[in-house]
Amino acid sequence: MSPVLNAVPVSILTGFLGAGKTSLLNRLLKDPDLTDTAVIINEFGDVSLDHLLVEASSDGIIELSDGCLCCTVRGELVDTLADLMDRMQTGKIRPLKRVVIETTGLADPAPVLQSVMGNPVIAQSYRLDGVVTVVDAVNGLSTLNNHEEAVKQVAMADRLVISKMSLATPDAVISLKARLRDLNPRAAMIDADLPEAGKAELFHCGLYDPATKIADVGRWLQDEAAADHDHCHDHDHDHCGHDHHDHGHHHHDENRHGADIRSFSIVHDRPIDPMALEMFIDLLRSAHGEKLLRMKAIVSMSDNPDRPLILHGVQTVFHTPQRMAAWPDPSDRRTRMVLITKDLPEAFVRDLFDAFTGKPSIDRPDRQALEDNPLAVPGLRM
Ligand SMILES: Nc1nc2c(ncn2[C@@H]2O[C@H](COP(=O)(O)OP(=O)(O)OP(=O)(O)O)[C@@H](O)[C@H]2O)c(=O)[nH]1
Repeated sequence: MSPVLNAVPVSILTGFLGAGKTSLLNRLLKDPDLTDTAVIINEFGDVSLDHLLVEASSDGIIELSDGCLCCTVRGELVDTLADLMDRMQTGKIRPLKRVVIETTGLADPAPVLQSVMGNPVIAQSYRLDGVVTVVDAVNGLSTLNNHEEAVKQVAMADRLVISKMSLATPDAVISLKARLRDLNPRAAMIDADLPEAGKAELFHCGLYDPATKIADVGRWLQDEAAADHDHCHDHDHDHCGHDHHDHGHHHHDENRHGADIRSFSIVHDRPIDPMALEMFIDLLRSAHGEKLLRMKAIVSMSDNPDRPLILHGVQTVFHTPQRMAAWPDPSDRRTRMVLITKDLPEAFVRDLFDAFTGKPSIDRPDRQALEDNPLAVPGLRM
């Protein structure tokens, strides 16, 4: 039998920052047809929260180190796939029915696809069974206008899952769908609220075929293949891409994303007063929402330190915070906040946070002064 027929199907789940990838994955992983699925996740940030938020038994979740799947940790992805295959073949793990790779929201999917389809070792054991892209109905259009990665995520998709429809106006949804159709005339569009979006069939796309996409897709993939090939020659690796231990550690160690895009985290030891958190978020959102591409946090709250709060911000949209029943890892009850910003200095955000959480500083306005700021809008109730 041809190796491709035996190959383990790989699904790529992508979508811009905060579009709803993890939410969708959590629903999908409840489908019994997705047992024996390995999920590979990674985050663009030095403090990782996603592994706490994916609701699956931890043995099926493989977390790649800090970085972005399309650049800095692409080699690690290839090594992980090779290692999984090795463990299946030596009977250390049960045979996998599928591997799902959830990309970072900033990921350009072309190099990720190239890692699966273009690496001879990986392509022997795995077959790319589709790209599912989540698009946020509220921010989707402006994101497509501002971020080339989002355009590629949509154009390369086999399925487009549109999330947050209930938060968007009908006109916004119509405009978004028209833009999606231009970028990808053949991908099925599925409303994330519908039950079928959470069923294993979403991933049954068939062998990935760039010929069914707009012409740019083939070109992007060829560019990636050429870059890999050039790199092999530059470094005179006889077997570049043919050796389990050699492949992947290519030119992708630089970060592809602009220097204006920064990721940083805030870690805080003491429980936070709900009012202080609310003011901090309101001020950040109202004054700098467009620059705040993503915020994700687990927060220790002074009103109930045993039940942390989960916060999700996506540009100017802050989703209703959720209280967890308990700390996912009781040995670490610190507040951890991950932010991805564009043109927003880290020092500014840190100072603002410190001001609201009571850390003294002589060259910074205190909380009272900030609370009086007319830009602060009332809104979130923690
Ligand atoms: N109302 C609504 N909220 C959604 C939907 N999908 C996701 N969300 C919310 O959007 C926020 C971000 O969702 P995630 O699933 O973490 O998004 P993500 O794409 O995994 O985020 P990153 O991995 O950081 O890029 C969370 O607060 C979700 O509850 C949806 O279809 N409707």
